[in-house]
Amino acid sequence: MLSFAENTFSVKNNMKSFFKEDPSFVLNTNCLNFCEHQTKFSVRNWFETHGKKGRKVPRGNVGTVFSRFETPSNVKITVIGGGSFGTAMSKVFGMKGYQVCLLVRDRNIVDGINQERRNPKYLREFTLPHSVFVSPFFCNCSGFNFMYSKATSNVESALEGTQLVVHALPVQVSREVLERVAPFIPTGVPVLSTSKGLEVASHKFMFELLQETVSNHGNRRPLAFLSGPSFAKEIMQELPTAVVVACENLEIAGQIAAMLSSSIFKVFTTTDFIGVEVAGALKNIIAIAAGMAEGMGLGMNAIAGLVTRGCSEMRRVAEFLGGSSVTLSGLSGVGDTFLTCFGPLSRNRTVGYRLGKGESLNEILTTSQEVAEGVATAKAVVEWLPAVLNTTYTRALVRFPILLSVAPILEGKLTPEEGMQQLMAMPPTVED
Ligand SMILES: NC(=O)C1=CN([C@@H]2O[C@H](COP(=O)(O)OP(=O)(O)OC[C@H]3O[C@@H](n4cnc5c(N)ncnc54)[C@H](O)[C@@H]3O)[C@@H](O)[C@H]2O)C=CC1
Ligand SMILES: O=C(CO)COP(=O)(O)O
Repeated sequence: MLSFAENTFSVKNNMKSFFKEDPSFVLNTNCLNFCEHQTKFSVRNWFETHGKKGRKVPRGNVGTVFSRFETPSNVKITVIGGGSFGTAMSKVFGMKGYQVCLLVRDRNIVDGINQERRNPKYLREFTLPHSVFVSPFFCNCSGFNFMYSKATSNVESALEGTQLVVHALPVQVSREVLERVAPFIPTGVPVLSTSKGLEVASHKFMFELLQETVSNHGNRRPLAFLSGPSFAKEIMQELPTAVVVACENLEIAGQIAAMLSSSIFKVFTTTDFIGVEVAGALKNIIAIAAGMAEGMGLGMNAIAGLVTRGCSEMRRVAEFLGGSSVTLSGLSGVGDTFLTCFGPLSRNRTVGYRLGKGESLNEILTTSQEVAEGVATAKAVVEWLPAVLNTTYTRALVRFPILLSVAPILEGKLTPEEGMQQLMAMPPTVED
């Protein structure tokens, strides 16, 4: 099976005479050239290349290379992560008819999906389309185990010929796994991340982490980021969902959007991956705070005020890093924040709610099997934000009281009540 770039290249050559004058054909060339043109991006050097005031969104064609030249059943997609969201993403692509290879570490999940078309551990009440499989025919992943990988060849075959890699693992385990799989991802194949948070050890966002693992040095590839209000369970229920895909190259974002889009899954695009990534990570902290306020019975006035001010803090961080306020008012910003702060399915909100009811973090974590990314991200943010602002925690707290108050509560240094009192005691300021 050919890689994304090879496929595009061969299709391009075959169709050359037919599409010479077709403007959308430019997209193929853009794809091929993307890796060469992709700049090295990181929060640290962002100001040098783009300045502090955000960035222009180039207006380009939104491409449909896959749907135009390929039938979905000929396109292989590899989804890394057999938790709730990996399962949901497999369903979205599988329903479109793509060949989806789900890479998971748990043997029971492999067997469950192969035998019953269900993930026995996550969202087990839902079946997966037949095009989602772990099969010796297409990819022999069944012996694959991330932790005790005896058979690297299974990773190799799972990624062989893949044309899109979707990453759906908790942020804190992502580096280890991505480093492991990176050598097997075909050249030029895009990686789409769905994970939301900051890595505690490095204080880095997923776009930096991906760049360091799967798109480093002479091995550049398009990196894209999916975010927005999208509970895995509601996707599995086939309820209407709208998300955004961010990629520095808008054409590639458009191609991925076209691959995902269906009558129940609406996908918008943007080049502002910084805004999308910052919002996706920070809204989880705000959701913990909102859940806490609810658990404490503080009333809707308090919760609405908290969420609104949380959005303002989130937007200021994003703008500081070069993201756009437009993104922050979009699906990945307020959209996902509303869902996570008010939606009963949110794991982050639930952690906050239980804290607000008086449980300890330890009790909460030992009794939940799914990841609440805000817990780790809150910790990373109290270390990272004052440092990046070149100030002390106490000074930064005045500007970002919500984002910086959650970690001390999670660590038991403040009670939820003391955290709330601290917020209310902040000096009055201009709203924005
Ligand atoms: N569940 C949801 O509704 C949504 C989740 N996300 C994001 O997707 C990411 C993944 O979340 P979920 O799938 O919900 O988490 P989850 O808790 O449902 O599943 C996590 C999966 O990661 C696997 N895993 C953990 N450590 C691993 C390791 N070292 N090696 C290999 N696999 C490992 C677990 O076995 C499990 O299958 C998170 O960043 C989350 O914020 C994004 C949108 C919605
Ligand atoms: O990000 C999400 C929905 O968009 C999921 O939020 P939780 O991780 O809080 O459940």
